[in-house]
Amino acid sequence: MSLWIKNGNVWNEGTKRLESKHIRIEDGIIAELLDSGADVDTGSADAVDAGGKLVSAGFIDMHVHLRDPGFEHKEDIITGTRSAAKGGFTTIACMPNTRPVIDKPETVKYVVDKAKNAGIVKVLPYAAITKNELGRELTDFAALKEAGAIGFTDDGVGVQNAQMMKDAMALARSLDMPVIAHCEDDTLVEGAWASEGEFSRKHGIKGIPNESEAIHVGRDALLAEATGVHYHVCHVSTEQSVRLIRLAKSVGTKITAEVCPHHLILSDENIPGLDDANWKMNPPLRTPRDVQAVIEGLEDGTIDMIVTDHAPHSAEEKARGVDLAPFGIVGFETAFPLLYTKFVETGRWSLGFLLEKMTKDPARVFRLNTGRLEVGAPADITIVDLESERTVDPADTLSKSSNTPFGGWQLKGWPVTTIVNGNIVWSE
Ligand SMILES: NC(=O)N[C@@H](CC(=O)O)C(=O)O
Ligand SMILES: [Zn+2]
Ligand SMILES: [Zn+2]
Repeated sequence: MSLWIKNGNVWNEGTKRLESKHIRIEDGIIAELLDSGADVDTGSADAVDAGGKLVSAGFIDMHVHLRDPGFEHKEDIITGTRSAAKGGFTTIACMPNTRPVIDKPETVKYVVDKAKNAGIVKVLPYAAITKNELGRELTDFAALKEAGAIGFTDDGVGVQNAQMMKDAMALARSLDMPVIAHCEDDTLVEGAWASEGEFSRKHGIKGIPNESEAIHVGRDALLAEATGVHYHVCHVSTEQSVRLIRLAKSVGTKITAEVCPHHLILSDENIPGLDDANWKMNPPLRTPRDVQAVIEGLEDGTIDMIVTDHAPHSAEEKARGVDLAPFGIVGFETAFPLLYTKFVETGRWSLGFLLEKMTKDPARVFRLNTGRLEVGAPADITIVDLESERTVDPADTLSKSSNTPFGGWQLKGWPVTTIVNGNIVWSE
C-alpha cells in the first residue's frame, strides 16, 4: 500500500524555513522525502496534493479525557478520537477518571481495544495511581502496565498523601514507568473555582491560591529526586510551579511538564463574569503574571510540551451555574489554530518551535515511536492550511461536547487532513 503526499511545505529546523517536499508512504511508514523539484512518478499509488500547505508530523496530545467508559453523554472513544483527528492529533493519551476508573487491567484493555477498533487515532491509556482515584490504596501497577497502560496518574484530583505518592513513585520506578501528577492540595482550595486574583476580588468570591498547585509540585519534585522516577507535572499554571520545576531540572531530577493552550493565552482577567461556566477549568485561569511565567517556562524548556486537557462536559452540566458546573473545557479542534494565531502569527515563536512542542518533545519525553517526519518513522502526518481563517463556532465540532470559552474567536491555521499509519483518518 503506497500513498504520496505531494507539494507539502515541510519545516526544516536546520534552515528554519519551510521547504516544498513530496512524501512517499509505504505500508504505513514514511519511505521517502523528496524535494518537490524532483520528477516523481506516483504510478497507480494514491496521492494527496498538499498544494503548498504545511505538512507536519501528526500532533501528539499527552493529556486528554475521552470519558469512556461511563460518561458517554460527554464523549466516547469514537467521538473523542474523531475530534482529535479533526484537530490534527494522531496520538493521544487518555486519563483514567472514567466510570469505572481505569484502575484494573480489564478497563485498560477495554480502552485499547475500542480505540483500535475505531481505528482513528492512536490512543495510549494512563491508569490510576490509586484505586478509584480515592488516594487510599495503590493499584496493581505491574498488571496495568502489562495490560497496556503507559503511566500512572490520578488526574482530576491530587494525591493528597505524601507517603502514598512516594510509594507510587518507587513502584513506578521499579517498572520503568512514569508518574503523571495533577498537582492540587485540597486543603488550600475548598470550594473555590476561580483563581485568587483580580477576578475573585472584583466579584467577592473565594479564590484558589497558586500554592495549592505549587505545593504539590515542590513536594513531588523532592519525592521524584528521592525515588529516581520519571515524574511529569500536568497542566502547569502558576509562576511558582515553573520556578520549582526549573530548580528541580537544574539539579538533575527526572521531572517533565506540560502546559495547556488556555493557560498560555487566557488569564482570570479575561473571564467575562459569573454566568458562563465555560470559563471554569482546573487549574483555573491564573493571573497575567502567571501567564507570562508559563510562556517563559515553555520557551526556556522548563515546560516540555503543550497538551489540550480536552475535558468535555455536556451543555446541561455546564448550565448548572459556575459553582455547581464541572471543571473543564474541550480542546482538540482549537489547539493548533489558537497557538498558531497567538504565538506564531504574532512573531513570538517560530513555526518550528510550536510544532516541536506538539510533536517531537512529547514523543521524546514519553519515548513514543512517532512525532517525526523522517524516513522510517510511522506515517502519522497532519496537513494544515496556515492561510485559512475561521471564526470558532463551538457547535461545529466532532466532539459530543462544545464547552469552550473560545467561541467567536477569529483564528488562522486550521488542520485539513490527518493521516495515521499512512491512512487518511480525517479530511475536511
Ligand atoms: N481539567 C479540568 O478542568 N477537568 C478535568 C480534570 C483534570 O484535568 O484535572 C476533567 O476530567 O473534567
Ligand atoms: Zn488535572
Ligand atoms: Zn485532565
